[in-house]
Amino acid sequence: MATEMATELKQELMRVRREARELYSRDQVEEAVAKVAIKLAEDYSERFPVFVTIMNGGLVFAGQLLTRLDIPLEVDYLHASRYLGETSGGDVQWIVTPTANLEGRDVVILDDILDVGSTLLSIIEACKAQGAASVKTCVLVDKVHDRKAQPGLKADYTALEAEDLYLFGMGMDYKGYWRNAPGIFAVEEA
Ligand SMILES: O=P(O)(O)OC[C@H]1O[C@H](OP(=O)(O)OP(=O)(O)O)[C@H](O)[C@@H]1O
Ligand SMILES: Nc1nc2[nH]cnc2c(=O)[nH]1
Repeated sequence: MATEMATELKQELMRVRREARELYSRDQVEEAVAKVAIKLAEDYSERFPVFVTIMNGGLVFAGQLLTRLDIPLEVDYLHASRYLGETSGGDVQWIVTPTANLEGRDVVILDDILDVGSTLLSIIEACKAQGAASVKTCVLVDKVHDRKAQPGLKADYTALEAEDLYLFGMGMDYKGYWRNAPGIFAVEEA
């Protein structure tokens, strides 16, 4: 039974990748990330910020963005998830908290996607509770729809916008896979 399910998942994963619609190529993503990096470098050049990446999704974005920022900054991460490998979300679960002391720090949160926004709101609140001097958010992609956790919710820095479809690639997963896909892809419904 277990083998049968694994085969089904393998087939699904291959089908999803094959049928997916590419919204942004890797080159287009890199170009957009470079633009955000210019703004961040201007805003944080003399603030010695700490950039906190939300794992797992923020990993690829952070890797692309951070080396474009030639300013003195610290890097940290936290692991929070509310989708846990599923394609619809629940409550935000904290798995790993940041190790840096955020008190008095200028914090920039990096994540792959702002969808409903519950994840970012919960993390902003936690960083403020730790005494951060400022907390700003930076996302690779903002999904455009009217189901935001707060009306008009936006990240402070957004590289790209996407339509209201389930996305994967550039750090975003499909059932735990395809974070490595080279671009931003939308799942086509079977
Ligand atoms: O705006 P929201 O609706 O809250 O969704 C956005 C969050 O969902 C994804 O994380 P997920 O919980 O899937 O964990 P992951 O980072 O391990 O993929 C993504 O990385 C964001 O953190
Ligand atoms: N991979 C992925 N994670 C998400 N978390 C919230 N929305 C999405 C999405 O469209 N794709």
